[in-house]
Amino acid sequence: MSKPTSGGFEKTPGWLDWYAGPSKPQFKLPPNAVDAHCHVFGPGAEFPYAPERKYTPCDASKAQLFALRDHLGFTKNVVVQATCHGADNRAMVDALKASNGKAKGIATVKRSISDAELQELHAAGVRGVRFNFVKRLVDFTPKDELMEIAGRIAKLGWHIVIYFEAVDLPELWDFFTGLPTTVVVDHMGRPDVTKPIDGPEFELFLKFMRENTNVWSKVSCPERLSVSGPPALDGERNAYQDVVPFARKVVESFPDRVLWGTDWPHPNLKGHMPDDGLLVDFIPHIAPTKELQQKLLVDNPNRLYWPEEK
Ligand SMILES: O=C(O)c1cc(C(=O)O)oc(=O)c1
Repeated sequence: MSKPTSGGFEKTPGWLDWYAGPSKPQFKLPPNAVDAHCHVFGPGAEFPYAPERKYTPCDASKAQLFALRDHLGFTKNVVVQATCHGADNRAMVDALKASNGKAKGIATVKRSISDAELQELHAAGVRGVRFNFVKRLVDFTPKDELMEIAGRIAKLGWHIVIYFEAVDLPELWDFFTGLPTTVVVDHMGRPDVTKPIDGPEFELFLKFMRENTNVWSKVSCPERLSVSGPPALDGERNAYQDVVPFARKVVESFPDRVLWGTDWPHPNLKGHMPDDGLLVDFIPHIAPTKELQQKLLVDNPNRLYWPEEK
């Protein structure tokens, strides 16, 4: 059954709703595992979608996110501001406040944000900002504005999450390497997995991580990057085989600087919507040892987002 978009909003045509009734993963997540990339959408009636948004999703509430967390076996979430909410962080902050300390957040802010507002976000559990360079998702923000924001949030001990397409890395290289704090790349910088893993495009991404030890990567979103699948549906526990070598290379090369997240509720997927339980079963394919799994799912995200628990 189609999921609602409340508040009088109308879903983007062709929008795929998140998967209802995901399976139980076979892979047992270690204690204190973090889903380090997920979103909430609205609900639109309570937290309206931003006028400048490029898509209108179905609602995906905090309660639904927390239910998924518990079902899959995660302990915590990092809720990343979705572009459909623009720089209005209320839905994300509301989720953090309701989480009992089990969620931290990544915000989107404008240069006009006051220090007091930044402090309020910090108190709610925000620990970073997101800079988005994916043209189908956002309008361009001038780099001097982003650099000014970077300088301000670095003083709070926050980091910067960047989302971009692999082909744009050369043009963005100088800006990224000039950022004054930890930088976390969304979805491995979206490699084209039909290109060779040892070709110039992916090699540039590895060089970016090798030469800049403040750069981390989320090895997430095989469902977005995969071309030949098979999709995580119908009991398939060997999904997205074309993405495995890329993600595994990043995990094995930089075991202390990788994170994993479901990307629930999976905005803008066109072909299929994955079963999130089967998506969790993708993890041991890219982090094949207990030690790598512990770093990816527990040690790294807790070090970055819950350092106070050490
Ligand atoms: O590739 C995407 O469409 C996408 C969109 C968003 C967002 O709209 O915030 O976030 C993601 O992590 C991925």
